[in-house]
Amino acid sequence: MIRLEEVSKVYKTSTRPALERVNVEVDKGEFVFLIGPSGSGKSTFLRLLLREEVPTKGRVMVSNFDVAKLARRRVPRLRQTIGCVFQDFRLLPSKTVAENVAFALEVIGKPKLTIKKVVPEVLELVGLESKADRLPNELSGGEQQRVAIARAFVNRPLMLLADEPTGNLDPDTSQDIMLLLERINRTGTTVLMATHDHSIVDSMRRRVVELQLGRVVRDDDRGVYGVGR
Ligand SMILES: Nc1ncnc2c1ncn2[C@@H]1O[C@H](COP(=O)(O)OP(=O)(O)OP(=O)(O)O)[C@@H](O)[C@H]1O
Repeated sequence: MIRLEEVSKVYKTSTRPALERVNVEVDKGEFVFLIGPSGSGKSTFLRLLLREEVPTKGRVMVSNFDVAKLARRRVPRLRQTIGCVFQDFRLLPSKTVAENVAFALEVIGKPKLTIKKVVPEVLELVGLESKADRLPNELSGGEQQRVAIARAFVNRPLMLLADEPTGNLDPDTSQDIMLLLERINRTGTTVLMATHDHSIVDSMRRRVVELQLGRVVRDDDRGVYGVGR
């Protein structure tokens, strides 16, 4: 599903590599935490999968795409297989909950009838069917993140990338969001989540890939945030 082979990334304006000789393989249906201190390369890792950056060396494979070699016109096809969720939700403020989710399908040209059918289904999945007509600023942070997850998932992507999705949420709301991500994972969707949240990583006991200064320093099957805790 995801394979990084000897991947290094050096940004033009930077002296040290953001990623250095990274080898990671993630199978279909896995749930993986990507952890490490600020600046260790987590976001760079995710950006390489989306072809927002290309590696300086090495190869990035996402499903059957050799990401760095992909022709520019095929990049949208790659991105349609990947749903993204961010710390700051990134909803469109003037669109309702349902319109935010529908928009993700409109931009890829899905028929109106399909959109009408699947938007309520995915809003039900995230528990927001009663708030379909609200605007984002009428929702709590946790609800806004649910909308963002619904939007990321509505096209049934092969994988979900989440960059600090609980970073702006309190612990209880964060747990709810994790339950939702687990539910999405159980549908067969691969989930890769970058996080600093110790308690979430420790409570879930999923695979943990740890980066430090751009290198993979740990890859545990059922890991915790800190080693030996
Ligand atoms: N566009 C860029 N240009 C130059 N250097 C960059 C760029 N993006 C990231 N870097 C550098 O690459 C390194 C890794 O950054 P990255 O954002 O991937 O880390 P991170 O682990 O996601 O950090 P955080 O947890 O703070 O988001 C850092 O040294 C950062 O300064």
